[in-house]
Amino acid sequence: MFEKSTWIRLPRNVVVGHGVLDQTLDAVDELHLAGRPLVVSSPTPHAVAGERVVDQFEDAGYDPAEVVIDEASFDAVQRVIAHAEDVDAGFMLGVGGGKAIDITKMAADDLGLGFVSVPTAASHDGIVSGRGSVPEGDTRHSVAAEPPLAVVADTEVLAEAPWRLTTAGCADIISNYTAVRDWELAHRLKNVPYSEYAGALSQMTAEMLVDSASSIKKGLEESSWIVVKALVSSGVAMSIADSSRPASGAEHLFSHQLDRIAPDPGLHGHQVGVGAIMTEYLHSGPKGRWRDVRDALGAIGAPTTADELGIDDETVVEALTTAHEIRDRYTVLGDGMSEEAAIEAATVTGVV
Ligand SMILES: NC(=O)C1=CN([C@@H]2O[C@H](COP(=O)(O)OP(=O)(O)OC[C@H]3O[C@@H](n4cnc5c(N)ncnc54)[C@H](OP(=O)(O)O)[C@@H]3O)[C@@H](O)[C@H]2O)C=CC1
Ligand SMILES: O=C(CO)COP(=O)(O)O
Ligand SMILES: [Zn+2]
Repeated sequence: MFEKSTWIRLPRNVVVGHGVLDQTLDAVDELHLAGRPLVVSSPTPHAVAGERVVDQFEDAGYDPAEVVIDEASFDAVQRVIAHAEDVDAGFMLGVGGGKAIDITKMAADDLGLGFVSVPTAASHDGIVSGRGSVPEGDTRHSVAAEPPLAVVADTEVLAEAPWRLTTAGCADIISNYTAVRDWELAHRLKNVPYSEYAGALSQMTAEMLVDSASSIKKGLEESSWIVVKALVSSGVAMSIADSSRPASGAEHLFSHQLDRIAPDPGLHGHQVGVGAIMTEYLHSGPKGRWRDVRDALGAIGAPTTADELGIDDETVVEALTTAHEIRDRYTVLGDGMSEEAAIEAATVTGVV
């Protein structure tokens, strides 16, 4: 008897466009959620958009509560859970970058509350995913979390955010190329479950973004539109896979390790982009497609070298040789790179 089953949890409303932040209330009303909204954000997103969202709910007689977090950590999740219980929240809105959205979806999952994602930056593909990514000591957890019931992505807000946040989002998408390669490798070598649909969607998303690279320009609101659609699509791939595998391979392990060891870590997307240049080299060799990855990143103005990331050469090599320890996820890094091989990969690709 055929006994397999699968649950794919996707948002019901994805609202993208100029000024749609002011439709957050409508997007929520349409979901028939009950009770008091809790708006979770971090400092800048709170000022940029969080207060406007709170005002909308206040004007509609909802009695909204709000909380501002400043880090992505399990402690922050616990603080938000405690606050939500104190104010007797009925549902939650995460307003911000990856940090605020991850914390909100994890707290909502714990409390069994509905969650609405309101990105203020097109900087990461966790906008739609049902995954949370949080460091703890020497490891980085990718945990199941509440996927959003709705996403409200205002391209006016996204376009006004610093441009580097948008290039970080592009790089997070471009890194899907190597993430899918790692996933396929793990499937072949370790029998890790693989979804053809999620793999194909993730790869197609990266290809479409690269094909649109010439339309992604600073000062053009249309760029935010292109990037946010790609971020949504990549998040959907993660939801189909019920794993971050379609969008997170060795290049993400490299970035998570940089977050631990670099004195001043860069943006998530920028780090995974530089990681992807080197892991593409590891997959396909000196004549392989690592130049295409580098050129695609360069075309949208994302960093392609350690210097541009603001880290020194030794840190790159240390992150490469220890990245496999971040979590139990088989990738092209295998059971770890030797220092010589890491120096070679970083040098040939021009990262150092
Ligand atoms: N769950 C998932 O599937 C995924 C999760 N992630 C996670 O997301 C995080 C990375 O996301 P990222 O957005 O780069 O990180 P942050 O949320 O830290 O945002 C980056 C910076 O941008 C600022 N910011 C956000 N919006 C605006 C705006 N409109 N104007 C000005 N500044 C703004 C933030 O301000 P402030 O400092 O005030 O917050 C912060 O300084 C990582 O923790 C990563 O692991 C990434 C991809 C997928
Ligand atoms: O950043 C992600 C996808 O872009 C997912 O994060 P993890 O590497 O923590 O699973
Ligand atoms: Zn990522």
